[in-house]
Amino acid sequence: MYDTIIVGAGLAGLQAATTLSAAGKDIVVLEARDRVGGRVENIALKDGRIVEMGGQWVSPGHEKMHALIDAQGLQTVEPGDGDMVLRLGGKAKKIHVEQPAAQDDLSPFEFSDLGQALLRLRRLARKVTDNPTWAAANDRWLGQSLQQWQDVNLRTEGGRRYFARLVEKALGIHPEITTLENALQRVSTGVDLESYVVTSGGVRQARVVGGLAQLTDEMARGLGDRIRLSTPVTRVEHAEGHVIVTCEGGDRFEGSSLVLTTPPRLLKTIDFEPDLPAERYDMADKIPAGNVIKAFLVYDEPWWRDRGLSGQMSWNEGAMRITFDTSDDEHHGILLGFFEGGEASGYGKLSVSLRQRIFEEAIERAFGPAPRKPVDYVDRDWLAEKYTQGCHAAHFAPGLWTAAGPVIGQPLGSMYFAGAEYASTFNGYMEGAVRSADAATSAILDVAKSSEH
Ligand SMILES: Cc1cc2nc3c(=O)[nH]c(=O)nc-3n(C[C@H](O)[C@H](O)[C@H](O)COP(=O)(O)OP(=O)(O)OC[C@H]3O[C@@H](n4cnc5c(N)ncnc54)[C@H](O)[C@@H]3O)c2cc1C
Repeated sequence: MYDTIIVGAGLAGLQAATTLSAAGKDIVVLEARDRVGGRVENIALKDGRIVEMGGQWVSPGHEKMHALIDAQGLQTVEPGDGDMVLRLGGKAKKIHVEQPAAQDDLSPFEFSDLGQALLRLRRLARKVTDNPTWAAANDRWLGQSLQQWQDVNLRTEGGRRYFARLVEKALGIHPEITTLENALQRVSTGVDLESYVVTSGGVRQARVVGGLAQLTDEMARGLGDRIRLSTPVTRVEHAEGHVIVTCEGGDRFEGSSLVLTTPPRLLKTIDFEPDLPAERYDMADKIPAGNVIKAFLVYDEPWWRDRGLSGQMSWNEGAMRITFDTSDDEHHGILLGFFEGGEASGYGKLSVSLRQRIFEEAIERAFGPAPRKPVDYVDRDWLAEKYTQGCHAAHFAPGLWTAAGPVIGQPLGSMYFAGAEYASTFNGYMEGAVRSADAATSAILDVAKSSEH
């Protein structure tokens, strides 16, 4: 009998397993896929170069992720300079993106202006989640663009400039393109804009050279044969201090406790005995997965850089609305783009070559004609992935996180829940996955310690 059985070898499962086994606990990790990492995945292009199909950007406030990356000695890179192309209502314009944007760029007055605005935004986010009736009564006002709110609420030019950069980095979208309501929802489900400011080094996001899956691979190596791949869990029988887990094919594992790290929407794919309380399924249903196809278009050079462009665009229409330059050197030009939202489910039904064509056309509209044809294209439709069923992460309807958060994350007897969607901070992000795993393991270790006394 194991001390703890962990279901899922994504970041949350690997972190939980590493902590518990370092504490001397006998554990096993059951993973449905034939690889570890879950929503963190490297794949090789035709020429052997690596691109990241899942989680990739680590932000300044993501302290636990930075610590894990540093502990493995992995190197990070930050986005380059250049103009970003913004398109609104059919009109394109260029915005100069300067990196880095350190807080010392701001005068004390501008800095306090920014601080006040962030405080106001956080208070509003709390109001919207705590008071859905107020939110419903003010839905028109909440529907204004974040830019409009920013222009009214920040008095200084520096404060506004910095606020726009923060939003771009933290939410991945320009304030002109998103609504105040959307921004408040993201803030209330864990995006911590303040931490981007307090961390010296400005608002830069980083990615790991060679891909973040090196981290999950390394964590898995440390766990060795405690991880069982291609072992989907189908049934969990649970009682106080005793769980029995059955997998496809009939293998059974017994343990004193269980950490379940599958995304909440996959709860219904497991047969629980006794069944989970109805509100858990209710909540999981009310938290639909996001819907994103992540795509990479590869050229033999980053030609947009010669035009002073950063490779980043933000569009408020069409299939491909956000792109970034993720080229590692001057010999290859790699553009990352997302097919997002309602459209993504439609594009998932198209052929890969048609999706490539749509990506190419969007790029040409934004950056002008490419000098040569792309040399490679890959994409991943996360909605079609049996053991994920959507991404980046779940979307909470206004008010739902306040109600759902405390419910869905609560342990049920000896069964603990961890993963990006269970995190109270950085919900939906890799940092949230790691933090929620730490919360689950410290609860398990506390119980173990108190039963020793
Ligand atoms: C396209 C995309 C881009 C993203 N970009 C970013 C980013 O830039 N920055 C960021 O911070 N986050 C990003 N994210 C989110 C981030 O990847 C996730 O929040 C994080 O990786 C989730 O980790 P997790 O361990 O909670 O869940 P998962 O990684 O989903 O792990 C759950 C594991 O459970 C396994 N599993 C499922 N069902 C079963 C079963 N029945 N039996 C056994 N195992 C099972 C799955 O195979 C999986 O390995 C992105 C996600 C996607 C998809």
